[in-house]
Amino acid sequence: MALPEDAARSDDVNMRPSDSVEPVHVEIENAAGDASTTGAVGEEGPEPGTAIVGDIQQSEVQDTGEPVSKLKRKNASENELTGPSNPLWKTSLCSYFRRENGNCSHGEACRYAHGEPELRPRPDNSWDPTSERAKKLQKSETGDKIELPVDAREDVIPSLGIGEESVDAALDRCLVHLPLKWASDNLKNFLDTKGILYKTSKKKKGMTVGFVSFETTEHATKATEELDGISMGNKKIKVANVLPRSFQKKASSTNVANDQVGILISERNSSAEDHVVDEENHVGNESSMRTRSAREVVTPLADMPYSDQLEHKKSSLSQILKRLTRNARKACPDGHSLPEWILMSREIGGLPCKLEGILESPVVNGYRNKCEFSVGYSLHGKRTVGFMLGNFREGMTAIEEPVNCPNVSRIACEYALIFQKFLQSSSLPVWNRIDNTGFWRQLTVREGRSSSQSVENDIAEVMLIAQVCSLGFDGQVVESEFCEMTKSLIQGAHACSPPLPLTSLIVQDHQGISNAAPADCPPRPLPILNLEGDSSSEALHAPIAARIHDYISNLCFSISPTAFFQVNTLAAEKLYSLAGDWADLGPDTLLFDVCCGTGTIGLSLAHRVGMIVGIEMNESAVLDARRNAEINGVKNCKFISAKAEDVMGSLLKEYLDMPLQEEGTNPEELADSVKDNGTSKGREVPEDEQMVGSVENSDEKENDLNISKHHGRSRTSMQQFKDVVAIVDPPRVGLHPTVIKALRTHPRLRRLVYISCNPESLVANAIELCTPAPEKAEKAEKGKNSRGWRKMSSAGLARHRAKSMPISEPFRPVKAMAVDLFPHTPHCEMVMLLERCPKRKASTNISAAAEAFCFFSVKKEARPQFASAIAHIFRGDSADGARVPPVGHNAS
Ligand SMILES: C[S@@+](CC[C@H](N)C(=O)[O-])C[C@H]1O[C@@H](n2cnc3c(N)ncnc32)[C@H](O)[C@@H]1O
Repeated sequence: MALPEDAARSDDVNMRPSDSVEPVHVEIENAAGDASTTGAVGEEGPEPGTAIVGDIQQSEVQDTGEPVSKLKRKNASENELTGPSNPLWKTSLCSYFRRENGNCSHGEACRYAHGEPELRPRPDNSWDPTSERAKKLQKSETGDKIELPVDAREDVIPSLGIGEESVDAALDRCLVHLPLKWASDNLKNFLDTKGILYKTSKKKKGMTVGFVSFETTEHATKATEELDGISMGNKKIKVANVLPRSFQKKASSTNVANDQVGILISERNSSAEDHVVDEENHVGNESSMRTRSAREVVTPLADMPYSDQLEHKKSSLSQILKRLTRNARKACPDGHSLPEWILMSREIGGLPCKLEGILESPVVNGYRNKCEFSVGYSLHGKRTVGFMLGNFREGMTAIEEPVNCPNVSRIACEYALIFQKFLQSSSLPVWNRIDNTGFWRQLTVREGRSSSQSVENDIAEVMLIAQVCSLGFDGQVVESEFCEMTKSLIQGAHACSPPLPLTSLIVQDHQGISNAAPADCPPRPLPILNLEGDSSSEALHAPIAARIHDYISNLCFSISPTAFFQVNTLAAEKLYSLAGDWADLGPDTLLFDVCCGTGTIGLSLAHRVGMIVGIEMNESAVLDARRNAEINGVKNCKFISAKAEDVMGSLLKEYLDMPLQEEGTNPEELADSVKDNGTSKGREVPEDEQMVGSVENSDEKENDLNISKHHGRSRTSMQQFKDVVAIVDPPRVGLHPTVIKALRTHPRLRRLVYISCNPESLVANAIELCTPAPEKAEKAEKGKNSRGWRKMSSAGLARHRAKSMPISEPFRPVKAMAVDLFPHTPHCEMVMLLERCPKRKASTNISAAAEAFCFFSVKKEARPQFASAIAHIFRGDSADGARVPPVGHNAS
């Protein structure tokens, strides 16, 4: 779920409804971690953080070294200061109040709720997980009934016969607790081996629910008896009835289209009595499982004042950052003294470094320059373009229009509505996420500004990307639909006041099942009519360059359809400038821009460094980066098209380990001399792809070229690159372990600026970068316990990996700062400066010397222990981490 890059990508957003990272309530019942775990909510998805609640609380004590009671008092009084304006005010239950039978010394000033009645919902509309409300909600979510998406109707429709008079939900069953990895075939095989007589069966990978329909009630009843309670792994299969929802019943009786049907699943058996109960529960259940609006799902903080949103994010981030300290402390090898930054963390509340604050977004509303809208059905069965209302894995695929989402721009909103209107009359079906069938999948709206001086709503270019799946559809019908779509979009854009720009229209034929099309899924530009709305074929003109343009730090960036570009351009400018300042650049700096996208960071800092080496795996983004260098006259750069994990080590070696060059050697030649593993994968840019977009004649462009002329700096020699810095800006999952290892173990890389859209992965990567290496690296155990690893938190995995880090100086976190690129959502960018700890360098040398000494004088088995002991004596600390006077010290 991408990232915040994709925070307005409805599928992603909806895959993570609990995305909001709640601050950990620092109430600790006991050190064993069986506390009232109020508020420790991490991120779902690749790095679940929820599982380590107890761990968090336990470590909290270790981090600060303060007694729990003192810690609680301190935090409570901090909270008191903020009072009811604190967005988290009374959103967690007070464990003092609960445990001491209503006695909490903070009285009404306590930031925590004294009992359920006082409890407020959290900013993301969730409740304190220990509260009765949350438990009830959870029960209703996993309990009696599960509301299924409108799209799921297509799974059961063949059996329900909806649209005809023959709706008979009694002939349908849903099976719960099936293995996630099962597809329909596995379910069919299973039913066959059990000798079940059925009509149809459906199961989608990734869901635990499957559907079966039967010819007769006897078959259905018999199957229920046979299957209900069968063990499946450590769970038992439950067989549930499928009940029509109230509006569905109406739909079936009036013989309306299939589109207008949703279903409810009850885990009860279908006696007449139960049906009555189900109907009652249905009402209660629907109200307790209130469907969230698109605004609540996509922009859960929208109803909070912006200043409170910033406070909320800052406090969430500081809680996540503390995990770095805790985990690095845990991962610190036995007998190794704790690094200074961990010892110092006590003075800053357990943070690994100072969190310097949060920079606000210059634009708070309608800031997104890219929105990805899902196509599907609304709760009322209407074809809709917008955002999904819930979690696909929980079965929610209903879509709502984006009209109330404040992060979406006016233009994007208008286009979603225009496209929706077109779809309502299209003869081709919309995409069904349950069985992965249909034609229309998604609409992406990308916007470009006309100059660096443009204000946020001064949009000059709009690129529309309609994602479809043409598999199994007649080519002629498809082409004629594209033609109709083009006309509708152009006429719709023209009818708006003021008319909307439309500079490129693209279709992307994505036949895979994942939401995100692979980067190489070919975009096909369609001819565009002129905006006068003339739909005659003469008015069609050839597709213009399928790209948009935007400006960062006075540089023009040309962006191809699938290339990443930060969605909030003005805030991104702040982010890059902060990263550049912290990187402490100079003419002697060689800057590695890792995961460089279209070259934004490197190119905007090029005038401050000797040379830039950018690494990026999306080939069209690399082509963009090279083109952008050309447009802006930046010469001191090289962009490598490859996965960073494939080339980072060799690039560092080739740039930094090569013998110093003669003064006056051209860095570009040096760059060319680097055997670019990437170029074997990447390719040179063909002439036609190098064509610069329509900015050629603009005055701003002229200015930009003048401004950037000095980027073609005089040539410096490799010898001058005394300073080597990396700025990494990876996707949500963070850096690949191989990249971390390469950066960590290259001694000439002294400074690293980590930009992250996911603080969880930043913390995980920083654990590996900053934890002292063991005297002897453990060998990674391949394959062993891989099941256990899958369940590990990202921080746990990072601790594990840190054990096999070769001896190398660790980095130390120096400072961190958040930059809010995503107002109204829980997401935020974070910048952290990491530097080598000079002391550790000496210490590593001592360790190496001690090892060498032992090699000659001590038996093999005893060497590690001896080496460690000797190193400790020389370093002036004891094996248990306490400082001891160094050998030769006067006091000794
Ligand atoms: C968060 S974006 C940052 C892009 C760029 N720094 C910017 O700000 O515009 C992450 C980029 O990393 C790229 N990427 C993802 N995995 C990668 C990998 N393994 N190696 C190199 N680049 C990768 C993506 O294609 C994307 O362009």
